[in-house]
Amino acid sequence: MASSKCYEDRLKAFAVELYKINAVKFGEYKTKVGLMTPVYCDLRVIVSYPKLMGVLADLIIESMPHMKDFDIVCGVPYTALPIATTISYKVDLPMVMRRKEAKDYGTKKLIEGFYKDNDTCLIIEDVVTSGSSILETVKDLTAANIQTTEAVVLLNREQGGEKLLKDNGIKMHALLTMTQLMKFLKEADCVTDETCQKVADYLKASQVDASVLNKTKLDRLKMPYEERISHSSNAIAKRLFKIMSEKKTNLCIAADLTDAAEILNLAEAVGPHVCLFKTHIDIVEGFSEVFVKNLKSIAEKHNFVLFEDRKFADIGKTCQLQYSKGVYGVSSWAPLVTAHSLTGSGVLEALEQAEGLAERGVFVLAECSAKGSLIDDKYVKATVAMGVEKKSLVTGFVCQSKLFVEQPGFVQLTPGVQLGSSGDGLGQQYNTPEAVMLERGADVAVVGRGITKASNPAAAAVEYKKLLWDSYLKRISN
Ligand SMILES: O=c1ccn([C@@H]2O[C@H](COP(=O)(O)O)[C@@H](O)[C@H]2O)c(=O)[nH]1
Repeated sequence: MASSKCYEDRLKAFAVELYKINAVKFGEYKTKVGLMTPVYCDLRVIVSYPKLMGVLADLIIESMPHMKDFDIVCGVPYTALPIATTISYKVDLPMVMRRKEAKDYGTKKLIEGFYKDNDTCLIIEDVVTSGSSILETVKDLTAANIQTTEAVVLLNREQGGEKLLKDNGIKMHALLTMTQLMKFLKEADCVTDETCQKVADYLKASQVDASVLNKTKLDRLKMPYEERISHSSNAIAKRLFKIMSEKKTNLCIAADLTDAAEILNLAEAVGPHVCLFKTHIDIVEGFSEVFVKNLKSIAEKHNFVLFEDRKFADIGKTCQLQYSKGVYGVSSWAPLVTAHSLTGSGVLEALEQAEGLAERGVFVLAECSAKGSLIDDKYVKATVAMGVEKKSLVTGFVCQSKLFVEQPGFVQLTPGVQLGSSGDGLGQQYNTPEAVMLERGADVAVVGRGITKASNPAAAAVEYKKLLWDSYLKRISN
C-alpha cells in the first residue's frame, strides 16, 4: 500500500489537477437516474491530458503492489479503457477489452484480446457509485472463463458501490474516496466549507441500497428453463420452457428442405432431439393438407413445437391475411411464427387478432445473423421495447447478443450456428454452439444445414443437442 507522505502529496496534487481540468465540478447536476447532485465527476476529459493520465496510472500502480499477480487487466467501457491501456503499457500486463454489445456479428467476441481459461483479471474503473457497471463487466468476463475478484477504481463516491461489489465477491480498491477528494480540494482552497457540507449531506442522503440492487435484478442467463415458466406471459414460451426442461434440449432445427416427404422424414429422425421444428413453408414443393396433418402428428408424437419462420413485414392487415389465408393457412397449424418490427406494432396486434390456433406466439426479429445487416442499436432497442409491450403474444426475440437479460419470461432464439464453418458465402455467419450459449446469450439455438446436410442428420442432431445442453448447464451453474 502506497502510504508515504510523498505519495499523499502527489495524490493531492492530482486531485487538484482533476478539479482544474473540470473532471470534478460543483453546482446542481442531474444524475443518470434523474436525481440532483452537488458534485459531478466526468473523467472522460482526462484523455485530453496525457501527462495527467500518466500520473493517474502511476498512482494506481503504486497503490496496488500486487498488480503483477494478475494475468490480465480489463477496463470497464468506456471511460476506463484509456486508463487501463496506460496501466497495461506501463506494467507490461496484458489487457482485454469488453464490448458493450457484440455488434459486428461473426468475428467479434464480447471479450477482445488474448486470454486463457481461468486467467485472473484486475478490473479498472474510473468512478464507482452503485458498482453495477463493474458487475456487468464481471458477468461477461466470468462467461468467458476469466476469474475476477478485484477491481481498482479512481474514485469511490461512497454511495454503496463497495458493499454491492463485496456482496458479489469483488474486492474494491479506490485511489480516492469522495471524502478524501473534498478534503484535498478544501485544503487547496478550490472549494468552500459550504460546498463540502453540501456534498457530505448529499452522500449521506443518497446511499444506493445494495440489498435492493442484489435482490431485484433477475438474470435469465443464470436461471433454469423450468424456473422461467412463471415469468412468461405467453402460452408458447411457457410450453417451450417445459418441453426444453423435459426433453433436455434447446435445439431448434431449421428444416430448410424443399421436398415435403424429406421434411417429414427429417421430422421423424430429429424429432426426439429438438424443441422446435422451424420451416420456410414457401420453399416446399408438394405442400398439401396431408403434409400438414402428418407434420402435426409427428410434432405431437415427439413433443416439439411447429414454427413457421415467415418473417411478417407488411402493414398489419396484410400480415394478418398472409398468416391466416392463402395456400399455406399458417395460423391453423404453426403455433409459432416470426415477425419483423420494421412496420411497427400493428403487425403484432394483427397477428394476435387473426383467426387460427388459440395458443400462439411470435418471435420478433431484433438482430440478424447476416453479414452487413442494416439493423442498428436504435432499431434493436425499439424492437425489444415493442415486444415487451405485447408480452402476451411475444415468445421472445431472434437475436445474436444478450438482450433483455433481466426479462426471463422471453426466449432468445439465435440462428447462425454450425460446427466447423464460419459462413456460407452468401452472407450467413456461423458461431459454435458453445459461443451462442455462453457468449451471446442464446436460450434456443437454430441449426439448419449443420444437420440437414450431414450424412446422418439424426446423429448430427444428437451432437448439437449435447453441445448446446452442456453449455446451458455450464451457464446456469456458474
Ligand atoms: O437472423 C437470422 C434469422 C433467421 N435465420 C434462419 O435460420 C436458418 C439458418 O439456417 P442455416 O442452414 O443454419 O444457416 C435459416 O432458416 C434462416 O432463414 C437466420 O439464419 N438468421
